Amino acid sequence: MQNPSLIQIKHSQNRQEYTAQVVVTAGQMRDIEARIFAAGMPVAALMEKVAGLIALRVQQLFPLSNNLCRVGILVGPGHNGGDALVVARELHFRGYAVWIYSPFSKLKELTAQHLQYAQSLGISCYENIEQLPNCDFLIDGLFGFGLERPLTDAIASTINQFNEWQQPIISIDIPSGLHTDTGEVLGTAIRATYTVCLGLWKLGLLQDHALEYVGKAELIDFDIPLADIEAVLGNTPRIRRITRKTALSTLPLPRPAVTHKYKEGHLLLICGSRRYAGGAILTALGARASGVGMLSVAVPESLKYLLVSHLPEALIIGCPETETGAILELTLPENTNLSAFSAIACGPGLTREATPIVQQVIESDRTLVLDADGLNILAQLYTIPTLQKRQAITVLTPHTGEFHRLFSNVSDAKHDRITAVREAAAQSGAVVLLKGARTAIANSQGNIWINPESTPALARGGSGDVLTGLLGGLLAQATKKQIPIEDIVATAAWWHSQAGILAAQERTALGVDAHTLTQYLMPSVKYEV
Ligand SMILES: NC(=O)C1=CN([C@@H]2O[C@H](COP(=O)(O)OP(=O)(O)OC[C@H]3O[C@@H](n4cnc5c(N)ncnc54)[C@H](OP(=O)(O)O)[C@@H]3O)[C@@H](O)[C@H]2O)[C@@H](O)CC1
Ligand SMILES: Nc1ncnc2c1ncn2[C@@H]1O[C@H](COP(=O)(O)OP(=O)(O)O)[C@@H](O)[C@H]1O
Ligand SMILES: [K+]
Repeated sequence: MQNPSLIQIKHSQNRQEYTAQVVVTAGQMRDIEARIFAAGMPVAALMEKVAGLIALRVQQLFPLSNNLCRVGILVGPGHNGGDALVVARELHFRGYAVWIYSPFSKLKELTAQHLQYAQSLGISCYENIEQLPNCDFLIDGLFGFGLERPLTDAIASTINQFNEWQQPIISIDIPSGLHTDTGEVLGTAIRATYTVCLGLWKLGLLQDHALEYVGKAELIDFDIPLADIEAVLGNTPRIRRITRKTALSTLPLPRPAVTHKYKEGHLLLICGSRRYAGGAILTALGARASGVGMLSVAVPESLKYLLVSHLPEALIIGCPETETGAILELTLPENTNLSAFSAIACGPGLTREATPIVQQVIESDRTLVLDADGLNILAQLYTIPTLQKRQAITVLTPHTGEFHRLFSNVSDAKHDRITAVREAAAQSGAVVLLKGARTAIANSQGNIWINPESTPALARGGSGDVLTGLLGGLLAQATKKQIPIEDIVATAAWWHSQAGILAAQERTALGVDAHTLTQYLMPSVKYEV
């Protein structure tokens, strides 16, 4: 029989991994919460449990022993405010000097009770921000996932004042003022130093425009029964965060002992022009780091020896070129057609002169990654009708500008990137990777991965080319495996970011040029697998 404690450990590890992946909207969280309450959990007991965990975490982040003992607690009218009041009470009993700022006259019943009890303990409570003394840090319990209307008037200007103060702020669940799903600022919002997200990750915390408000985000698990999560989200949640574990699980490792280079994937890259020679090198170096068995790179003839000098192991195909140095015609080695490759990645540095080449690869029956000029040309050819003719898998990797050119009729990605990428994938049938600080990937069935960790060090010319090569190489190695394509795309996005993070740690955010990035791809996973 298995040792019960081992089963427990396994269970808790699985739970941790599961909750690290799941992402919910406010509506889903409300439905999950309703099931817990309907099953008999008293609302007050859940608040007590959750806020107790928040109070413990606050004590770790701001220990009394560091003389960080003066805390201001910002209390809103709903249960986010109730959580904050329980934290206030706990910190008061632990020896912190606590001041409550509670500007609302109408509070939910449970919140009002906690306020009354806190006052009965002698904790000072103020309605005006000016009365609040200078604190070491603040806890923001103004609004959580119940906020739907924009903040205006007095509360909006108070939040602006808090933001001007220098104290660190811990936001409970979500920085007050952010929309729980879109991450948009509803009037104004708290700029948090830390956000302690409760129970399950809220979608808004993973939207690009929320990042400057969220600070360092972490999840506080309060034992929501998995059955309740699954009842609301289904067996496989539609929106998930990429984790180290999910990413590493799709890597083509271990490599079988008996294999040969063509069994480990043959990627064809089509990239570069006389004007953009570097893009071809970076794409190929990204592909090299994927471990792909064979790498062929089609470039204009005049770039051939430049590529050979950087990638002696690759087969460089020099193609006839236009007067301005773009690929004129794809000349594959004798007896080879596009179907000979496991996958094709096309676009970086091509220029728009290469339209016939892009048309040719779209017509092929191979898994195809389109990036950069490959995407601009696709947009000119009309994205949806052109892709509808494809039988094979297509992966598009636009940044926001390319995305708008490709999908001018879908929702605005600036407003809600997740909805936009989901619509784009549904309309086009492609797997779409929308680049950004929090890159999002969708397939046509509405499954979404979000890359939750990255670095602005990657906001630099050429880093997208590296991703294209890496992704192409991983796809080429996965053709015979039963891994969903979007999972491999997610792995590429995660790996690319992890390399950026490692490089930035060692070299600062200024030291991560795209060539350096390619050299950090291997070290960023080598101790993991
Ligand atoms: N789910 C869980 O499992 C758990 C949830 N928990 C906690 O509950 C939180 C959700 O609580 P919640 O539903 O009470 O909503 P919350 O975010 O506090 O605010 C809504 C209040 O704001 C008001 N209001 C709205 N807009 C406004 C405006 N512009 N200006 C002024 N007022 C405005 C609105 O008033 P009304 O719309 O009625 O006028 C309402 O009173 C959640 O984030 C977490 O912290 C934990 O305790 C336990 C586990
Ligand atoms: N602020 C940021 N934080 C994290 N990653 C970023 C940020 N800005 C850009 N990136 C990443 O850098 C890459 C840039 O790609 P792209 O815009 O195509 O650049 P290029 O065409 O110059 O190669 C993408 O993978 C994107 O997700
Ligand atoms: K909050």
